[in-house]
Amino acid sequence: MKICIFGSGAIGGYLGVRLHQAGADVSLVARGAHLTAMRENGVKLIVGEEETVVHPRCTDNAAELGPQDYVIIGLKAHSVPSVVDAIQPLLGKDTAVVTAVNGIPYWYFYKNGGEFEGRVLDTVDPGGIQWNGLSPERAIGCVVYPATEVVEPGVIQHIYGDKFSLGEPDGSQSDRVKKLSAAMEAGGLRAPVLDRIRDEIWLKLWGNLCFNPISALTHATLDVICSDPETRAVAKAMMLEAKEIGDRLGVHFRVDVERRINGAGAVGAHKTSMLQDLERGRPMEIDALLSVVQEMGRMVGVATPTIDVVLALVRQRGEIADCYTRPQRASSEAAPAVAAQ
Ligand SMILES: NC(=O)C1=CN([C@@H]2O[C@H](COP(=O)(O)OP(=O)(O)OC[C@H]3O[C@@H](n4cnc5c(N)ncnc54)[C@H](OP(=O)(O)O)[C@@H]3O)[C@@H](O)[C@H]2O)C=CC1
Ligand SMILES: CC(C)(CO)C(=O)C(=O)O
Repeated sequence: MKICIFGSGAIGGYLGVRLHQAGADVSLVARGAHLTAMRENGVKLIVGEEETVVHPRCTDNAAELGPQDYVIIGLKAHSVPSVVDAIQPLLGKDTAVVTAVNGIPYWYFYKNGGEFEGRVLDTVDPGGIQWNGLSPERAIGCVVYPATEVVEPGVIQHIYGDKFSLGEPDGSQSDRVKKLSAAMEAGGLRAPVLDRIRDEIWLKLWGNLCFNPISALTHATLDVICSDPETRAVAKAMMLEAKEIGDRLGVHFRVDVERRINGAGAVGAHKTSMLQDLERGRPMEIDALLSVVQEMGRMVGVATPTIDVVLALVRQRGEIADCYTRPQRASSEAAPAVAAQ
């Protein structure tokens, strides 16, 4: 089984080590000092006291790898459009593209049915670059639960979790998704194949939507955001707006808001990825986690006053820190009327 992980940082590198250990023919696409270190010394994964070093193929040139059975995208959401051309040599007739990326993926409205079938989301896929270049037919959804970090070039520290939920956009138990799940499980991961992957995407997004920007604005860790009654109330208001949007799109939320917030608080004194990105001067994943929910709210006619306020603030925070560039708004589209809602 040939698997290329395009974007082999914290999550992609962790997946790469586990799939390599399972015997898959794994290639990692990376860049910079991290690539150099992985090429020279292998990829080191630290899990608790245990250190593993493996030596998969590592490159910054996907063209030298040829068509794959699976391309797993392990990039931050905002980086994906810029690599669509570079991914092309990896795509054969039957290559599946697995989106191991937080937030709403480009293929969301493929085989979802309903009035928005085939809709491209401007905030995550401006101009339909991913929809057209990767194509929704190839897509397998993936919800990433573990937390990992590149602690030095070539070295990935596992923090918690081992589950990567998988699912076809049409909910089928296809051979390709079952084979990928089996390979991941052979590597010691949990990889359930779900028939309603969008429900799981929303459950993860529910937390990222509010905790990530609140943490970027306040610099608080998850335990603090969830236990302070005022920030907890902001998070809850955002989540209830998102739930109404999800409900209208046919999403089933299997836990209630309080339980979801308590679950995040129990993670403890953890900095969200958006806060970590801000502190390190790296691009922030604002559009795939927040802007897209605002966009979907407008599609289904649900007002998002709290999301609008937090999005406006975190966008400005990101811009001032040089960690965010907002998507171009069509000149015909009015600015969000936050105060009027
Ligand atoms: N890390 C975590 O604990 C979790 C992450 N996620 C999600 O998983 C996704 C991946 O996150 P994460 O692994 O943390 O991100 P990382 O930044 O650690 O990994 C992405 C990697 O892709 C590399 N990259 C970017 N552009 C290119 C390119 N054009 N060519 C080659 N390599 C490239 C980056 O290099 P460079 O550093 O030079 O930009 C980086 O090494 C995100 O959506 C994130 O939200 C979800 C749950 C937990
Ligand atoms: C920590 C957590 C769970 C916050 O929602 C996360 O997924 C992130 O930091 O991106």
